[in-house]
Amino acid sequence: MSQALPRIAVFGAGSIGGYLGGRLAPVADVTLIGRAKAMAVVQDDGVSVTGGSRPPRYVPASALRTATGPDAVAGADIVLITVKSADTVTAARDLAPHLDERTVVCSLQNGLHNAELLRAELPEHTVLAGMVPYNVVQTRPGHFHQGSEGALMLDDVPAARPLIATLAEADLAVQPHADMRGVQHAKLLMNLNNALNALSGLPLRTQLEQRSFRACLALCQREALAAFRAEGVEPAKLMPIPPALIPRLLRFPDAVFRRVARRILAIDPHARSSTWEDLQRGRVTEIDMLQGEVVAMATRHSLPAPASARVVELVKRAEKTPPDRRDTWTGPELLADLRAACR
Ligand SMILES: NC(=O)C1=CN([C@@H]2O[C@H](COP(=O)(O)OP(=O)(O)OC[C@H]3O[C@@H](n4cnc5c(N)ncnc54)[C@H](OP(=O)(O)O)[C@@H]3O)[C@@H](O)[C@H]2O)C=CC1
Ligand SMILES: CC(C)(CO)C(=O)C(=O)O
Repeated sequence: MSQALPRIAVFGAGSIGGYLGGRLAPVADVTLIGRAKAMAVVQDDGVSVTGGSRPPRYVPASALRTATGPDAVAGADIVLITVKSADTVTAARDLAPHLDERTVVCSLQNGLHNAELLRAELPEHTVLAGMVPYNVVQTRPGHFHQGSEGALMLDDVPAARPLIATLAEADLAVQPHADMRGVQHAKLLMNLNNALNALSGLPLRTQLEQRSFRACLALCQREALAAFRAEGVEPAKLMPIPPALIPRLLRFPDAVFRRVARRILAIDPHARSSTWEDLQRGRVTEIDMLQGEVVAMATRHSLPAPASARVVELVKRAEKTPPDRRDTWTGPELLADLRAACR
């Protein structure tokens, strides 16, 4: 007798949700929950997933369900939360009346507090913290491209095992981790580049190949590392070198950096950060949960974080400017600006 497939609902079928839903569809009963316009495209044309060192996959509309309302999570074994951080609390409140008691909820968002916010809103449920290390861009409606590598990370608890097994069956690299708080802080260090990438207007790889942009990132990371220390949080080691040494690595000359940091530069030449994608689409970004989080943490401990504060200001200004009137920054310009803020 064949076993029933796990029922997985993806709440917020944008870049990450659409990609993971598409990759999971062959091994799970997937429901994508997203905006009406996006779901109409999936109903007509299905989903295509590319990248991530795997063959491209086309998932016909008949191989997954689509929905636009939170009631579609009823009966799900697992709900993946893939809305932007600002939408987490509303999502939890909308989902609460429709979740079965046994349903496991998993945040796959960036930022430090999403799992915590979900736990506060859904006290009856097991909520897992997850982390997506790689980049996904929706290249056109219904087409999701993974532009860099890495393994998903999830809380190392028994309730995570069915999800870990399903992800692994879908050939998605996944690692349980005992310290997801440390992982989230380490991911925040990486995500401090999101805004710099968006301000540069360049693909991630081209931007990170430039020492001046990396020096901007190093400034922000140093402020974050000082704030983490004051907060008593040890960021997890997600790369071969410890997080505290990454700012030093970032400042290496370009030729040396290209040689020693191959893994950081192993990014699809067209990949961009999710903050770039937000600005491009005229949406509010997650900057308050990125550099904004560093400023808040530093302030709590009476530490300075002028570079991070300036990046927040620049991104908020960009949010208010239409894409065709928005200036992009060269690396030397941005570095001079952030250094001036630090004086
Ligand atoms: N993209 C990436 O490369 C990575 C992203 N992440 C993180 O993953 C999370 C998701 O990011 P990403 O996939 O890029 O975001 P997207 O904006 O592409 O996807 C979220 C989708 O959810 C939709 N949505 C929001 N609220 C609802 C609702 N109530 N009902 C139905 N649909 C809803 C949004 O619609 P609308 O826009 O209309 O609100 C949007 O289409 C973020 O925290 C991000 O930082 C992590 C690693 C990499
Ligand atoms: C993968 C990474 C770090 C950069 O694209 C990201 O998390 C994002 O774009 O939000």
